[in-house]
Amino acid sequence: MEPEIPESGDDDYDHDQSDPTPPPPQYCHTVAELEDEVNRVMIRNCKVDACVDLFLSRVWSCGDPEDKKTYYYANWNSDRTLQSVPEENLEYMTEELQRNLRRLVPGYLRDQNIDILKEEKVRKKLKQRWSGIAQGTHPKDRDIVPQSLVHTLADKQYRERAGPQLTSSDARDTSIETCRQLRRFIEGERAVASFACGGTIPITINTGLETGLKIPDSTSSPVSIFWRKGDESTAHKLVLPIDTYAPKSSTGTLQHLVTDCDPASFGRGDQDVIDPEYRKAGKIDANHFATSFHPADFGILENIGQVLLPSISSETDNQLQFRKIKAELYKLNVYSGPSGLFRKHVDTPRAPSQIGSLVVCLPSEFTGGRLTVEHQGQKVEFDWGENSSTMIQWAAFYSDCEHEIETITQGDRITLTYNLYVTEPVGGVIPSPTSIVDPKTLPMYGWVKDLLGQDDFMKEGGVLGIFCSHAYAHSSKIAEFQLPRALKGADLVLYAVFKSLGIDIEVLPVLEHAGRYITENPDLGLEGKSPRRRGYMSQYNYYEGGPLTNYLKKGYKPLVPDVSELLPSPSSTDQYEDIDRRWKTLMMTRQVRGMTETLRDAQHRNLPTNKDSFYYDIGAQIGTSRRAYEATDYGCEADLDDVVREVWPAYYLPGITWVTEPKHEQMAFSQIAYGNEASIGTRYSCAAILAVIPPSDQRRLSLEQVSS
Ligand SMILES: O=C(O)CCC(=O)C(=O)O
Ligand SMILES: [Fe+2]
Repeated sequence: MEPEIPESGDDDYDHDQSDPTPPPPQYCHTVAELEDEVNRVMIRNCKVDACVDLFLSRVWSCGDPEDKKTYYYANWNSDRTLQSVPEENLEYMTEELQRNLRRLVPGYLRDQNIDILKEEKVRKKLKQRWSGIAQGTHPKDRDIVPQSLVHTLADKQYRERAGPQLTSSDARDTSIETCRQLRRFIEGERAVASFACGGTIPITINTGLETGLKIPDSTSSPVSIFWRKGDESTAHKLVLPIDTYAPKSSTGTLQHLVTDCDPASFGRGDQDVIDPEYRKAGKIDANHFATSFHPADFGILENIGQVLLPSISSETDNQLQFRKIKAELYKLNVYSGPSGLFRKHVDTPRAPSQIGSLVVCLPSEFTGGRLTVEHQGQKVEFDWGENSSTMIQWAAFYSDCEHEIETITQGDRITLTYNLYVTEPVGGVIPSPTSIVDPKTLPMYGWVKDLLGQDDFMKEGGVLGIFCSHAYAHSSKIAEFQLPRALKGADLVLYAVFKSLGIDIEVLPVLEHAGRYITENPDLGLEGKSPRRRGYMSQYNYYEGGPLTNYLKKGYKPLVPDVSELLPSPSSTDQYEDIDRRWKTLMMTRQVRGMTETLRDAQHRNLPTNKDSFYYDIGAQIGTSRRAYEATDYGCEADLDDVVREVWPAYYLPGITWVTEPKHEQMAFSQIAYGNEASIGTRYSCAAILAVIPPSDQRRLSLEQVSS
């Protein structure tokens, strides 16, 4: 028999030592087994804890209010603490506990007839869970995190833990592409999210006395126009909308205005030309007319400023407070049926500080005449025909947007056009973001609506996380009031659009941990870290030899994972009573220490791992409210991680789909420690917009309601 000759491939391997791939180590368990075991233990523990928590919350509510204030009461002592519960209540509560445990964790209790409160493992649990219950009764502040957000993420995580991931890679690719596009809209050079906006102001006929005080208002009285033709010395007056009983407001007066107009020209090259094929309209120049309408009366200019200004200038300019938009009346135009129109064009800027145009359509009946505005492939339409006789309707857009007016088929479309400039700051009030601007007029509206209508986008529901693009005082005393009112640019647009589509949305602070806010995501190009601290932070703090490695490498059982739980205690017993929600929430907000690191380590050693394991997501710490910065000396020598629970109540929330990078961090809190060496440690936070996307079948219903 001939000796075997190694094949050339083996030969090559011997010589090529440049990238040696060591064989994976032989462990007692596979990584998949580790994940399964951790999931099994977590599910079981959380179910037990949810049952015990409900029992304890009932014990707490039976307690004497005076006792509860004392330190000793916060320390569990089975005999003493349970004495405060009336006997018949205790009997009912114990039965309930037993019933819940038997239902959720079959096999946990041994015998039917045993007094479960005497069982050692139950006693241990009661003691362990008591301090959390006692803490929850003095919550630091209002919890504004929508429960829908917590539930959506908890359900999502449960699905991922309970079964292998069902998401096909196709579905994942489309959602990555969607998130990339969303990121481009928000962060693109001159954000596509905010190139145009618009709104409506209904006309009310005031019969009572006018007050002198004009605060930004959302309705208008009829609008007067005064004009003169050529050198005439007297002015004519028209009141809109038409009311046939009022002489200044008749069809005849309207016709007079139309015939007094000159043909409107437009810029072609450096010439002003009149070409009815391209623009068929009448005009009156600003020095020949006056009107009772002024956009400043309605807060329109502030709103335009909030949407359009932020993305046209640098962040430093954006931090200038009270920067304002000034509107200069430019023309009155009339486009009349059956053939008035203005084809696609870009307006000629009148000064370097001009940033855009405002068109105000006065109440006068017409059909057709839709205005479309385009910018980087995105299109917004303003179709004013339908409400033309009862409303003032307006649109504002950047100077460099292409726009056109389709043919007016009937009636007269009478508009005032204004040039918009940025001016020096003077100060003023900021109306709330969605009161004047109509979200339907925002460029993102159609895109987001289509997205929510797609079945394969977040099919089972999820949460979109978008760090705010602009800086706000989110950790100051005014934060609670200021946000979302003071949102600007893309932030305002996203907030307004999602909200108007019936989506639960909130602006909340996200806490960093060693400079990291969220898991990095190379697919989206997200680093997830603070720009301030890039470079000197380590991602790994994993203890070789912990319960996870001992299970994986040495096969030690039972596996008792080391967990930390970041979940503010419920403010009412109801939330404890919904046990099935409660245990899933407990599970989500519990972090298994060292799990991410163990998986990364295994991956590094070429052991087979599930690349999509949700354990790679390090989650985010979301504050329960927008609270002011505070320095504390809680616990004197306490570690920063340990004081979070006390000074900065938060949720640990994995599974959020983050779309943008953390920005504009501010100090969240500081802990002054007086040890041998006095020190001060500070944790930072960034503001983020969190949108709860319901599962696609539920979305369809709410979208239908919005459209009708
Ligand atoms: O009336 C409009 O909707 C737009 C008018 C316009 O584009 C212009 O005057 O340049
Ligand atoms: Fe124009």
